[in-house]
Amino acid sequence: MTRLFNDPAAFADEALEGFTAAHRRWVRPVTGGVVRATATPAGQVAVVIGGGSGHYPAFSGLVGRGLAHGAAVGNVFASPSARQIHSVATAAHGGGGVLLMYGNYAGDVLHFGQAAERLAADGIETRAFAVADDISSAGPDESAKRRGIAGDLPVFKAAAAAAEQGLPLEEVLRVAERAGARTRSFGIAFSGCTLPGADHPLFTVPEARMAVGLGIHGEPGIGEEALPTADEAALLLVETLLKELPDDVADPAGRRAAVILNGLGSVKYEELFVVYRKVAALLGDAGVEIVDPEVGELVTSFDMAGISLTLTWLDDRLEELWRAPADTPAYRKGALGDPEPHQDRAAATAAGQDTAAAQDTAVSDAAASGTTAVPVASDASRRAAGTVLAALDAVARVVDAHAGELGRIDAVAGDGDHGIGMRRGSSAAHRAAHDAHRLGAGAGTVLTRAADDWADKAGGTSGALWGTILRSLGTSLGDRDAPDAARVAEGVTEASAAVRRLGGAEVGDKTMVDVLVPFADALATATAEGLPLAEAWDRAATTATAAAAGTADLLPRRGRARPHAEKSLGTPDAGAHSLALITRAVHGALLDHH
Ligand SMILES: Nc1ncnc2c1ncn2[C@@H]1O[C@H](COP(=O)(O)OP(=O)(O)O)[C@@H](O)[C@H]1O
Ligand SMILES: O=C(COP(=O)(O)O)[C@@H](O)CO
Repeated sequence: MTRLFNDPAAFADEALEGFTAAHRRWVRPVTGGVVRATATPAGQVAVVIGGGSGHYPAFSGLVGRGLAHGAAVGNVFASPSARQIHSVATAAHGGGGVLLMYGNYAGDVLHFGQAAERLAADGIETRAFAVADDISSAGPDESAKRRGIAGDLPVFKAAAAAAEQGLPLEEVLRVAERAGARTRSFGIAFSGCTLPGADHPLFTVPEARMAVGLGIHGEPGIGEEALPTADEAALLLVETLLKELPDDVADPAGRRAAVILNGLGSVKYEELFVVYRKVAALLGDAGVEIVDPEVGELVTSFDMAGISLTLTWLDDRLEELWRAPADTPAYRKGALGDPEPHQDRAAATAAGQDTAAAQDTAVSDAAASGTTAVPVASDASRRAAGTVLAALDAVARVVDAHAGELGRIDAVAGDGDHGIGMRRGSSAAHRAAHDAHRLGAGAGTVLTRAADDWADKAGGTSGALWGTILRSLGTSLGDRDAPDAARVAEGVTEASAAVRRLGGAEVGDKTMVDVLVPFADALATATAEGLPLAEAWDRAATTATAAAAGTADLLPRRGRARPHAEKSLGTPDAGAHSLALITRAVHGALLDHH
């Protein structure tokens, strides 16, 4: 149970505020997250990590010398937005390029990917690497689909230590790849976490049972077994990982490994030590030499009761990097020597960065308060912008009314945050649209401003996808002509194509694409028949509602729900359902505006 919070929607921001207040020796706040209190040494690759809140010390607690140069901090269980990541990476950049590192989750992959493109467009050489260590989330033949759990730490650390040694970006990336390929994790859970403001956990495990194969977002396990003793738990974790050796480790005997026994949030350190005692013995029996083990909370999931074991199979180079010193709020090791090797330059750069951060904040504040000038628009487009605003108001209202239901659907096989994310995104989009409309924006600009704020404030998979939908529509409608029904249908078709390009999902994968594609097709057909927009939209919204219901019969092939495919049978996809609700609500707004 998360007991101490104010407004649940402000939890992640308030936690970050307190964290930075408590750790000024290591970090300073910038828009979107934190960077080291000391400047990145000139020419050094900046390792910028990030992910959702609720996993402390991942990710902000791992910022400091010897580890990350910055962390982008998203909302509870939602990836940070591309704008946040871009801002943190810009502040952390020391002239040597940026390596973005994160867990392999759909939302993170989308937002970090977009941030990488924006950084590259700014002339900052950028690479991205997703950690995928959780062997329970996909089989060895699909290892690229695995999600990142406590293996984040050794992989981040290897890359960051290589950066600290002054290696160039491509080589730091290669180190990350090698550490990633040699890191495996597996976990068990006894109860799910309860998000701030929620009154029940994301999943429960029956008394005297345990879930096998945990996730760090309250995803239920992939199997269930009788509650083990500590020694039996250790045996299960060790045996499972020893069956999953990397390709170039034929036999564990004589090998050296970094070992992490991670607590997910509410398992006592003493319990962890009891388990670790047996883990160490079993690895010893198998001939594995343990190097600098860590026993404690390194990647958590609020108050989840669970543990995971991570092994990184070391070679000489990886061992040197694993043993290298680090000094961060939550992870310290060895001695770093002179704490401020570039004190004067660092101070000057930090001051410059503070100014940049202040300007950055001012720009986003200006955008947020609606004072940024809008491009010139025709009268017809400005009138259409009124309809767009009414539609976005209807979207925010319907999402707000159904947020609880969307969260419950998402919790069946996902992380339960779909309602929260959609609410944050749609309300921010409506505010941005309102401000742009007040300044006389055309329909296209109202939509693109709404798109940016949806993606920025929601983060997560749906934030990136809804940002893309609104941006595509905005680009299609533009600020010049009055958008007729055919133009709107074209915009929706373009949005559907853009979502498939970005997320890679196709019809049948059990995602919002299962609704977006038939909706776009039905709208195109109805407008081609000459129906006016509201009537055409009505027909397409009916198609969308049926398509969303139909996703209940599908097995997920993408995203968070995929490892829990069977559990999700009989429940529609959360993103498909929210899209159908939205299309119906927009129809109401179209009717009112005609
Ligand atoms: N690759 C993808 N392409 C299109 N839609 C996707 C994809 N992956 C997930 N989704 C949609 O996103 C929804 C989840 O959104 P959200 O709650 O933001 O996810 P998360 O918490 O996993 O980031 C899913 O229900 C699904 O409809
Ligand atoms: O908390 C996380 C959420 O990922 P999404 O895909 O946005 O749900 C993740 O950032 C942890 O690494």
